[in-house]
Amino acid sequence: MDPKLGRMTLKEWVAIESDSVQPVPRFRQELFRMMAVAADTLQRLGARVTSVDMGSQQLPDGQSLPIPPVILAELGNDPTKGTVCFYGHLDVQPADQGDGWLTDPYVLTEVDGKLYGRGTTDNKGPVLAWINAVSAFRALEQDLPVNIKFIIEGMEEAGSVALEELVEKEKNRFFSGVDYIVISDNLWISQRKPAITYGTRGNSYFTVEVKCRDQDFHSGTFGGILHEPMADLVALLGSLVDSSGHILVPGIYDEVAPLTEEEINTYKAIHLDLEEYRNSSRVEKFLFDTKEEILMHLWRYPSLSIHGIEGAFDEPGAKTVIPGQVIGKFSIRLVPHMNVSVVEKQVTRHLEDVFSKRNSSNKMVVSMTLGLHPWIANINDTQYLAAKRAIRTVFGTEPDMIRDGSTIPIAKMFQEIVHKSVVLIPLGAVDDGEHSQNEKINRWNYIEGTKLFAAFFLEMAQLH
Ligand SMILES: NCCCC(=O)N[C@@H](Cc1c[nH]cn1)C(=O)O
Ligand SMILES: [Zn+2]
Ligand SMILES: [Zn+2]
Repeated sequence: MDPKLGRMTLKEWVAIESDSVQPVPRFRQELFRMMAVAADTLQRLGARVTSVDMGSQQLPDGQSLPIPPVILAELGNDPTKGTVCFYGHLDVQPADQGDGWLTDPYVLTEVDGKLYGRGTTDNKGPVLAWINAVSAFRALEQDLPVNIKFIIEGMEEAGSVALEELVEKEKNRFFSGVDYIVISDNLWISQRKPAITYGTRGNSYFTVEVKCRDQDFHSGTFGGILHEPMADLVALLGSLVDSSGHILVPGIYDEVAPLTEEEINTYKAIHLDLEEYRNSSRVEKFLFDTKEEILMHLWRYPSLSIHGIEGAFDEPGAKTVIPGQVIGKFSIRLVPHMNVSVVEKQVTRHLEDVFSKRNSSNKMVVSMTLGLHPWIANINDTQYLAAKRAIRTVFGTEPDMIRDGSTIPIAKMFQEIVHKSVVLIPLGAVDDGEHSQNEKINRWNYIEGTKLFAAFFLEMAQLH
């Protein structure tokens, strides 16, 4: 660690096991350590840092665990300069070498210019790239071209617990002087071509419980005379989507934004090598054959995914029970202009219809457990122009203007609550494997990304 600037290396950050998904005291301690280390790094850079106490999290089993603090940091307070606020997170997805990692996930390991380790791309690497860009100005003893604020959390992978309340609370304080918000928590669509992201899908997550009784049955003793909960559930889940990926819930496509010629042209302009994409995804065949169809079905059409069944037998072996109650889990990625509560009603009505036709004596309960809105930005906002210019300077190319099929709830929260322009500037390559085994960031992406952020500050100063 550089004692003067307090600059931490990615290796030191990756070594902290800041897993927010597994609710156990050891990982919570690691999360607190992670946030303390980051706060210290920012303080040493000269930032005014507040670590906001976020209270505790109630778990379904009655346990409660402390939530790691959110860092609010400020560098510079010059009213003649624009203020850019960067959001990032320092918690990570679970990682266990036994799950198929080729190296220890918490030991940063370089192989062929690739830096492997949990959190390298999601999201410790990009957060450090921002901090390093700021420290480059410090090292050169140059004034920062813009005022910079950081909001860094430690519970993103667990659903950004309590963050919305904090954003509401800080709306007229921490966020009052902010002009632009930048997030670097997604990936390019290519291995080498940088991108700017201007939209994400939302997500509505459902559970459907089918219950006969609260105990399992012997299938020799009861098989043949029961309405089996699993049979009901499989029929319900099977009624949701057809083999071409078309969602079968009546009305679900009604509010999807109409497709224009201009929009189709934006997909045509994107460089995507479908073969490379398919091979790096290790998929034999996608549902669609053209680049435009693939992009549209990832970004501008809803999709329905079935995730799992709680209560079902899922171990090796030939257990012969009939589960007494099962819970199916599925989600629908939402796109402009779909509405979360309308989708909730449509899905509930559809499942009730299908269930009633089965004349089952079981009880069915449908719940929407998560309702996250889609987000789309105006790509003519100043910071989109600044990001494009910075990409030209550092990479010598035009960026891909992309959307993201997944959900970054904070983007919509910032847009709705803080009413400021939000841009996503990803650093990582398409094959970084966020959330997966062998997550990595390329050394090249990490270093050029740091330069990109420094160039972005300079462009923002010119354009503001
Ligand atoms: N490339 C960005 C990834 C961010 C991410 O994985 N977000 C989650 C958020 C979410 C949605 N529903 C529940 N959590 C995602 O699955 O999209
Ligand atoms: Zn992330
Ligand atoms: Zn993540």
